[in-house]
Amino acid sequence: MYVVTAEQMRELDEHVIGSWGVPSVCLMENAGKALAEEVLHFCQNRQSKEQVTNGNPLISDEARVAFDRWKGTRGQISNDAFSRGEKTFAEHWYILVGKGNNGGDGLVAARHLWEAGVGITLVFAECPKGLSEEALLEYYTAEAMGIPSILFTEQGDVTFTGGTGIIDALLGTGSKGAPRHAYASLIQAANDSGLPIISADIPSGLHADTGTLYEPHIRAERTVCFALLKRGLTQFPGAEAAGQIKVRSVGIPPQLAEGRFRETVYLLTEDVLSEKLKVDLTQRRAEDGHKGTYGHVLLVAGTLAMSGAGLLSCRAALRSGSGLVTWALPSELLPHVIGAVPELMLAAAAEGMHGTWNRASAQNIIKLAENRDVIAIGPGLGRFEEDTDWLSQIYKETDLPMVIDADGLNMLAEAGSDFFKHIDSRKAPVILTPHPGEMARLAGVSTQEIQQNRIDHALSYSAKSGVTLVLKGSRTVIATPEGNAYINMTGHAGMGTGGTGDVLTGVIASLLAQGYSAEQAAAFGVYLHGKAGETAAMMRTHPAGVMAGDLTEYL
Ligand SMILES: NC(=O)C1=CN([C@@H]2O[C@H](COP(=O)(O)OP(=O)(O)OC[C@H]3O[C@@H](n4cnc5c(N)ncnc54)[C@H](OP(=O)(O)O)[C@@H]3O)[C@@H](O)[C@H]2O)[C@@H](O)CC1
Ligand SMILES: [K+]
Repeated sequence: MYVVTAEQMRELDEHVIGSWGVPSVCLMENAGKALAEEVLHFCQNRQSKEQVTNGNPLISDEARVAFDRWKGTRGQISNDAFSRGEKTFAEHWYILVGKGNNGGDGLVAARHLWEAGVGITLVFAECPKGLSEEALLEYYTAEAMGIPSILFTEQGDVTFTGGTGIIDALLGTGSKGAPRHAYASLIQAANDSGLPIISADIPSGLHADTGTLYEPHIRAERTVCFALLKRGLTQFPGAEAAGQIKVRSVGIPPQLAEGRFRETVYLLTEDVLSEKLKVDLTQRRAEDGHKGTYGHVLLVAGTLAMSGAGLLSCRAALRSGSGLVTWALPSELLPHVIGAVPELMLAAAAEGMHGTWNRASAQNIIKLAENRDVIAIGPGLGRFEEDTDWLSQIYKETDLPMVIDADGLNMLAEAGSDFFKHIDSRKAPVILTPHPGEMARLAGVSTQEIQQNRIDHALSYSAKSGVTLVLKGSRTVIATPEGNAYINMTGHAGMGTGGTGDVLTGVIASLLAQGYSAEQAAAFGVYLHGKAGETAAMMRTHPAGVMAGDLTEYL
C-alpha cells in the first residue's frame, strides 16, 4: 500500500487525466460515490459492534475485544471493498463544501446520498460561484435536483438542526496553512456539534504530508481517503484526527506510484512484507538447519548499573531465532549475570571503573567480532571517555552488519555528520534505531521538528548517511538509503515503557544474523516487535501493564 504526498498525488492525477485521457469529472464522480457509500455504511453500522475474529487459541475473544477497545480504532487503515446497502435511512447529513475539488467530492456524495433517501443540507463555506470548474458543475446539478443549501457567513450561526452526521468536504490536498475565515468557523461548529463527522480525503486542517494539525482542524470519526493514502494520515497527531481511515479507489491505479518518485513510502502491511520485501512470514526453516545455520549475534551492551538492557536485548535476539548470541560486557558485570539467561554466552570485554566501558575495550570487541555474523552496539552502554573514537575504531575495523542503538547513537551524534562519510572501506550495512530525541541529536534539530515531519527526516538522514534508519515511536518509520520508507502499524501505546527499544535492537540484530537484508531485518523486526507487544497486551488485565520483558516471551 503506497503512501504519497499531496504533490505526488497531483502528479499521478495529472498522469491519469493528461496521458490516459480519463476525464477529471470521472475521478470526482468515483470519489464522491465512494464517499457516499462509506457514509451509508457508517449509518448501517452505527449501532452494531464490530465482531473481532482472529483466532489465536491462546487469546480469548474477550481479551481481544478489551484490547481493541483500549487501543482504540482511530488511525486504523483499511481498504476493503464495500457493496452498497439497499436500505434507506432516517438520516440527515450536513455537507460542508469548500471551494476546491474536495468540495466537489462532497457535492457528488450529496447527489448519491439524496438518491439513497438520506436528507441533505449543503453548507457552502464560500459563494458557490467561486467553486473550482468541476465542482461548479456539480453545484448546478445539486441545485437542479433541489438539494437544500445554505451559504455560511461568518456572522451567521450554523446549528446543524436535526442533523445525524456531517461530511467534511471543506479542504483536501490543495489546502495550505491553518483554515481561514468561514472554513475555521465551520470546522469549529462541526466539532462542537457532537455529530459524527466523516472527512473527504483528509480531515480539514490536517497537513497532508506531515500529519501536523493546524488549529482548528476537524476531528473525524472516519476519513474516506481517495486513491492513495496521504502521508499525513499515517503519522500522529494527524492519524488521531482522521478517525478510522478507509482508502477507496477512484480510478488512479496505486501501482502507478511504484518507481515513479525519488522516494517511495509504503504502509508496512503483511502484503508489503511478503510481496515487496520478499519476507517469508512463516519463517520456515531448513529441516537440516542447526545453530550454525541461523547466525551468531555479538551484542555490545550493558554496565553494572544498566545490566537489564543487555539482558533484554540478548533474550530478544535468542527468541527471534538466531543460532547463538554472545554478550560482550564489562568484566565487573559478568559474575552478576551468570545463569540469568542460560542459553547466552558471556564475554568479559571491558575494564572500566565500577563495571563500565572503556576506550581500550574496542580491541576486544574487534577480536570477538571475528567469528560472529552481526554486531549490535548500544543498549545500556552508557557514555565514557573517548567513546566516539572507540565506536569509530570498531566501525572501521569490523565489516559485519551493525545495529547501533541508544548511547551508541549519542556517540554518533557527537561525532557529527561526517562519521559515515569518511569510512568507505565498509561494505556491510548499518542500521540505526533512534527514538525521536536521539534522532533530533543525530540530525541536529529539535525533537519537535523531528516529530512534525518524521517521514522526511528519516528518509533524508538515511539518504545522506547511507544507513538504514528506524525512527521509533508510534508508527515507527523505517527508511533506506535507496529512498524506500515503511510505516509500521503494529504495536500499541502500552509499549512506551523502558527496555522495549533494547528488545527491538535484539530482534533486528537476530534477523540480520539469519541472513535477512538490512531493509528486511529492520522492517520485519519492527513489525514482529509490535506484534509481540500486542500479544503481550492481551495476556494481561490491562495493556499498560506490559513490560519490555513480556515482549521477549511472545516473540
Ligand atoms: N485525482 C485527485 O487527486 C482527485 C482529487 N480529488 C479531490 O480534490 C482534492 C484536491 O482538490 P484541490 O486541489 O482543488 O484542493 P482543495 O483542498 O479542495 O481546495 C483548495 C482550495 O481551498 C483554498 N484554500 C487553501 N488553503 C486554505 C485554507 N487554509 N483556508 C481556506 N481556504 C484555503 C484555496 O483557495 P485560495 O485560497 O488559494 O483561493 C484552494 O483553491 C482532493 O483532496 C480530493 O478530495 C477527487 O475529486 C478525486 C480525484
Ligand atoms: K476534507
